[in-house]
Amino acid sequence: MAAYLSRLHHISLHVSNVDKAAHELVSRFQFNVFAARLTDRAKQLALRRGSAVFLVNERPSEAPRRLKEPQGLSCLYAAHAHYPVDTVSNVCFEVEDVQRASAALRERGLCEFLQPPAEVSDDSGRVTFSIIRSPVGNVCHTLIDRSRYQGPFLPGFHQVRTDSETAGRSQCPITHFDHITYACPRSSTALIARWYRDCFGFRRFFIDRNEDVDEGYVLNHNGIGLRLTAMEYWKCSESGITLPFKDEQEPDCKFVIAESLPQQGRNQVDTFLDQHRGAGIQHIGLYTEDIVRTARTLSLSGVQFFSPPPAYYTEVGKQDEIVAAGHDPHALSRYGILLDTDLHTDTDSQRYLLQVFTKPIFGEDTFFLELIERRGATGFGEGNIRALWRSVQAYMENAERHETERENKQSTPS
Ligand SMILES: O=C(O)C(=O)Cc1ccc(O)cc1
Ligand SMILES: [Fe+2]
Repeated sequence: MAAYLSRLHHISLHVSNVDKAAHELVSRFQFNVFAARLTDRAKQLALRRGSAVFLVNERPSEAPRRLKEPQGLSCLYAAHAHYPVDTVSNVCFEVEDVQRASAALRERGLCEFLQPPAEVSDDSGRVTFSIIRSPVGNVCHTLIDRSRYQGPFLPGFHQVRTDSETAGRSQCPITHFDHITYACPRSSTALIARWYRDCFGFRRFFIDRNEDVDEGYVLNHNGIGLRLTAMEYWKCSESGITLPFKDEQEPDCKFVIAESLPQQGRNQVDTFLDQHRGAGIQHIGLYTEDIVRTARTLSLSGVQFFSPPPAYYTEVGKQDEIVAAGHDPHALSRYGILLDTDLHTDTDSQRYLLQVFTKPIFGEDTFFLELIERRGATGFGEGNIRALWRSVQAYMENAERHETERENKQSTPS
């Protein structure tokens, strides 16, 4: 490993309209704007819910005219990226020493730097940061050391006072980013997993106990063609001590690489790659302490969720499983929430996982969010992956059918 990551700091969105994207996150997803940076050339808003922080950046509608413009100045902490569609393209990590981490990455020739280590300061202190490109499409990583900074977010940003950070917490108990899922081209998983291992010491997280080390978790029948490979990073300090996971410590965020397999026809990963014009962040799992309540609150605010086929809730055994987990099948079916039970043979205890996907957030069928509540289960349940996949697939196929019909109508002379 070349660089030690202390924690995930924030995730950056690059969008054509910051106000629209921020409004969506505030009015629908109950995030609070807490810091802003508005200049002639940049518009950046930081939003928070629990420890989940999004930085929304206005992307330039065309490539910057002055090619020699210093990187990171117009769009601080996020490379001034010109990208054709709205996208989530930077996962920022805190490190203890940016110079040392960057030098180690550079020395090993592991990555391209979009921004070499730089320092930014204001009245509340200073930070150092650098930006590197990942092997996943347009995804970059900002490495930042904010240990000498006391302000609310980062230098250059002013605080925005909202009602209260805790307002609405009981109705929407989202606490942190649970996982980030990448949509990647075929046969790219091994290279990506190796890069994260060599750069940051990410370790493999096995989704299934029978999962093959090289193959990953493969679903390749009944219309599902998906290869999933999950990774997690270990909280390390530069002294080399790996901190064991403790309750009071923030849980870390897993990374999932999703690759489509050709045998089952076109699918949602292919759709993402087409509409996003390349690999990237397909979805982010937001952890909630109460998924039913959160889904109800978000739904009342206008968030739309994917639902599995209605038969899901009446399948033999599913109702009993839901009731045994202490949930009401009607409440789950109302918002399309899925439940997976994992019987733990060692302890004979049952562990649950509840998940639901939102519909795409931007104009294209690309990025979406997920709500996830874990009751003891730490992975991704097979039953849920299948049902989530199907719930998205039905929607995508419908959208593509409408698009073809529209095109056919337009090309048919009347
Ligand atoms: O189960 C999850 O939350 C995943 O993240 C797995 C997954 C990845 C990609 C898909 O298109 C559907 C499901
Ligand atoms: Fe997910």
